[in-house]
Amino acid sequence: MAEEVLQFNVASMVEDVLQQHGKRLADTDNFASRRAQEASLRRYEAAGWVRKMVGVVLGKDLPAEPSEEDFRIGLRSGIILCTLLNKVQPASVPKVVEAPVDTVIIPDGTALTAFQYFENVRNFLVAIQEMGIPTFEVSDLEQGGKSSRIVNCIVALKSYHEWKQSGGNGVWKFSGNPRPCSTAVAKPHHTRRNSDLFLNFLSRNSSSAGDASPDSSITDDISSADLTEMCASSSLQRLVRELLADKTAEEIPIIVENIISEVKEEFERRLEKQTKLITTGLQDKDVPTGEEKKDAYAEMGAASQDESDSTSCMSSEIEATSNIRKPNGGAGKDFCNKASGTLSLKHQDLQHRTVEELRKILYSTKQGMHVLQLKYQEDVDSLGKQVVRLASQASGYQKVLEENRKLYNQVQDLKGNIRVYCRVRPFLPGKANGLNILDEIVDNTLTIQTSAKHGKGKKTFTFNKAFGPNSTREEVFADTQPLIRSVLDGYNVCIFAYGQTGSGKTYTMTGPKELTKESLGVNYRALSDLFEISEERKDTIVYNISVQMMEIYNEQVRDLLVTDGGNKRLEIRNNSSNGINVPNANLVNVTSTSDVINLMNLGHKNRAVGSTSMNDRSSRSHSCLTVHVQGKDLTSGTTLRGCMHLVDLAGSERCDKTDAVGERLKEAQHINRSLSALGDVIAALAQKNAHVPYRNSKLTQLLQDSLGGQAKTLMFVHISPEPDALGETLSTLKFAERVSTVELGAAKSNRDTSAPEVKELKEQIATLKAALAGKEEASLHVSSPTSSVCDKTEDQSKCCSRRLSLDSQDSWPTIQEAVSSPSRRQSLDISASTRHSLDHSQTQDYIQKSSMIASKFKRPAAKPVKTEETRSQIPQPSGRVGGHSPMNKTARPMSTLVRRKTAGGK
Ligand SMILES: Nc1ncnc2c1ncn2[C@@H]1O[C@H](COP(=O)(O)OP(=O)(O)OP(=O)(O)O)[C@@H](O)[C@H]1O
Repeated sequence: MAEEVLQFNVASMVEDVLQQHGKRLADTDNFASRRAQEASLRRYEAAGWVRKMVGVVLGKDLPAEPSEEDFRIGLRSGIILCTLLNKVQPASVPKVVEAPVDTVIIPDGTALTAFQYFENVRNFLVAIQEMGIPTFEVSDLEQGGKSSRIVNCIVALKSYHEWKQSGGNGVWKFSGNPRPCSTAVAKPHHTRRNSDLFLNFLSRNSSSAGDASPDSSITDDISSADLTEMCASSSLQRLVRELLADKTAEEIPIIVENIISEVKEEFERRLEKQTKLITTGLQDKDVPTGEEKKDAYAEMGAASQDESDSTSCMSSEIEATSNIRKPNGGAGKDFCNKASGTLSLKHQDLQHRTVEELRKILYSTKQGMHVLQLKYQEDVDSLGKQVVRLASQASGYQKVLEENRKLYNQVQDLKGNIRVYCRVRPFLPGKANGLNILDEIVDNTLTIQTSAKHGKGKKTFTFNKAFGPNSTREEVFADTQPLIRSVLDGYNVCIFAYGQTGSGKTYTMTGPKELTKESLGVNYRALSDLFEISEERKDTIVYNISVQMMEIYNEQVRDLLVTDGGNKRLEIRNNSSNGINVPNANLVNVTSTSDVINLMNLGHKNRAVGSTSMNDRSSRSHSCLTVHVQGKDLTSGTTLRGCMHLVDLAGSERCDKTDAVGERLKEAQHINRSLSALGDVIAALAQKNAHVPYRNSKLTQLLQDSLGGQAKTLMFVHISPEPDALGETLSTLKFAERVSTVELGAAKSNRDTSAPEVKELKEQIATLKAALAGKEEASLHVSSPTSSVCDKTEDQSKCCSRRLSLDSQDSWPTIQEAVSSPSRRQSLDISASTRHSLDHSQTQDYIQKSSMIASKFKRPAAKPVKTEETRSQIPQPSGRVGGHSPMNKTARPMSTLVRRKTAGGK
C-alpha cells in the first residue's frame, strides 16, 4: 500500500545507500584493516612456533590463531615463555615457577596472579635482554598492554633459534619488524571470520524463500565463495555481504546501525521531496485570481466553477511533473527517473481526489469565514451604534452638568452670596510629622480629623471650592478669574485672604518669598488679567486702571505707595463720587504688569512686618491693594466704574498663643478687634440687618463698598494641616462656613447711563455728603459722649462719629435711588452753583427732604434687631468670644472682650 503512494523504489534507494556507505567505509577502513590483518598474521606465526616448541601439553592454553587477548592470557604466567627460552637457550632461566596442579587460568587475569608469576616473566626478560633480543614490559602481559611487543619478542626469539639451528654463523641480527613468513602470507588458511555468522544468516534467509535445500543450514564451514554465489541473485545482499565480509563481530552491529540510519534518512529525504512536489502543485492551483481578491462574494460564487478548473490544472501539473521525472539520459539513480516509473494513473487519481477534498475543505472554510465576517461586521456595527448613543448621552449628561453649574452660579450671583474658597497649606519642609488633620477633600467638602480635645471624630465643611495641599496656583486662580473680570464690567469686588498666621494667606495673594513668573499670586495675576482684557476690548471700551496700596496697622490706615518714607494718616471717605474711599492715598495709574510689580515691591517694603514666635514673616497688619477701573464705552458713551480690593488680612490667631507682649500685644489686639468687626459686619449681613456696623473698624470701613451693597465678595480661607493648629483651624472653618451663607443681594454694575443732568445731580449729592461728613466730624470733636454702649477705652468722639455716620449712611442708598428717578428729579433741584455753598444745617435739611421723597422708593422695612440669643449663634472670626454689634446696646464690643481676656491671661 505504501509502495503505491511512494513515487520511488525503496529497494533501489537502499541499494544506493549501501553503495555509498561501502565506498566510504572502503576508503577509511582499507588501511586500518590491512594493518590489523598483518598484525594478526604475525601473532599467529608467533603462537604457532611457541606451541610447536613447548609441546601440546604446555601449549594447550595458547590457541594456534589467538586473538590479542588469548595470546596475552596464554603467556601471562611466564611458564611457556621460560620453557621456550630454555629450549632455545638451555638453562637461561634456571628456576621456573610451575603452576599448581589445579590451576585454572582466570580469563582476564588479576594482579595477584600476575604477582605470582612475576618472577618467571622477570627472569625471562632479563635473559632475553642479555641475548640482545627485543624485550617487552611486564605490563604488556596485563590488560591494556601492547601485545605487539610480546609478538615481536617471540618472533625475534624464533629468528634467533633459526639462526642458531642453521649453525649460528656470524652475528645474529634481528631485522626489526619482519613481514610474516611467506608461507603464512602465500597460503592463508581458511579462517572463520567474525562476519561469517551474519553472512550465513543472510544466505540462509535468501535461500529459504525459494530454495529449501537441506544445505541451506550451512554453518561455519561454508566458504565465502559459496556465499557470494548464493547471494549473487540479489544485488542488495551482495552489497551487504561485501560491506560486512571483513568486519569483526564488534564492528558489524555498528555498521548495520549506521546503514539503517542512513537508509532512514534517505527515505525521509525522498519522501519529503515527494510531499513538497504534491503540495506545491496544490498551492499553485489555490492562488486566488485578481478578480477573486477584489470581490469576495464573486469568489465564493465562482468557487465551484474554479474547483473543476483547478482540478484539471492540477492534473496537467502532475503530468508535467511526471514528464520531468521520466528517464533522462539513462541516469538510473536519478530520483525523477525512479519516480516516473512509479507515478501511475492510480497515483494521479489519488492526488486528484486529495485535491478535491482539499478544495472542498477550503471552500467550506471560506464560507465559514465569510459567515463569521458578516457576524463580526454586524457586532461591530451595533457596538458602534451603542458607543455613539452612549457618547451622545454622556455629552448630554455633561451639558446638563454644565447647565446645572451655570444655574447654580447664577442663583449664587442672584443671591449675592459671599463665596468662600478654602485652601489647605501643605506641611512646611521638615515639619511633616506624619499627623495630618486633613482627612480628605471630596467635591469641595473637606473632612477634618479632630482630636479628643475637640470631640474626637470627623467634621466636614463645605465651601464653594476646596483646594488641597497639592493644588496649583493655576487651579486656584482659574476659579478666581471670573470674579476679577467682572471688575471691568463695573462691579465692585473684594477678595480677602483669611486665616491663622502662617496658614498661607500671603502665599495665595502675593506668592512665596522668591517670586517667579509661575509662583505669582492672585494679586499679580488679577492685574495682568485686567490688562489683557482691557487690551482686548480697547476698540469698544477705553479703560483707565489705577491702584492704591494701603495697610491698616494698629487701626491706622497707611499709604504703602509712599516713596519718601512718610507716614501720613489717611482718612476713609465712603461713597465718594469717584469710588475712591481714601482720596489722600497715592493713586497710581498702571498700564502694565511690570508697573504693578514695581508698585507692589515698593508697597511690601513699606509694609510693617513684625516677627512673632509663630511665623518669622508674619504680617501684623492688613494689607489692601485696591484697583480702580474706569471705563468709557466708545459707542454708547456709558461710563463704568469698578473697584477691587485684594486684601491680605493679618493672622487671625488668638493673642494668648503668640506670646505677644508690649508692642506686639498691642498689634495683636488691634488685629483681633478689626477682625471682630469684620465678623460683626458679616453677621449683620447674614441676618440682613438694617444696620451693618461697617464703621467699627478701619478694615470694614475700607471694604464697605465691596462687602455687601451688591458687590461680589470672595473669601479665601486658609488652614494649616498641623494638629497643633487644630483649635484655630476649627474656629476658622466654622467662621468661613457661616460667611458662605451670607447673602449680599445680586451684584450691581456701576454703570452710569443716565442723562448728564442726573449725573450732575449725583455729583452734587456726593459732594454734599462729603461736606456733611467733614462737618460732622469737626463738630463731634467738641460734643460730649452720648452713648453708653461706647467702650471706655475707645475714643468716645470716634464712637459718636461712627453712629452719626452710620445713620447718614443708612439713608444714602434711598437718596441715590431717588435721584436716579427722572420723575423726582425736579424735587431735588440743587444746582451746581449752590452745592458748595450749603452749610451743615442746610445739608441736613436737604438730606431729610431727600429722605422723605425717597421713602416712597425705599427698600422693605429693616428687619427687627435680632435678640441676643440669636446673635450669639453667629460664629465669630477665629479666636474671638461672643459677638459684637453696635445694635447690641448692652453687649461690650468684641475687641474689648478679647483685649480684657488677653490682658487677664497675661
Ligand atoms: N500652598 C502652599 N504651598 C507651599 N507653601 C506654602 C503654601 N502656603 C503657604 N506656604 C508657605 O507657608 C509659609 C507661611 O505662608 P504665608 O507667609 O503665606 O502665611 P500667612 O498666612 O500669610 O502668614 P501671616 O499671617 O503671618 O502673614 C511660607 O513659607 C509659605 O511659603
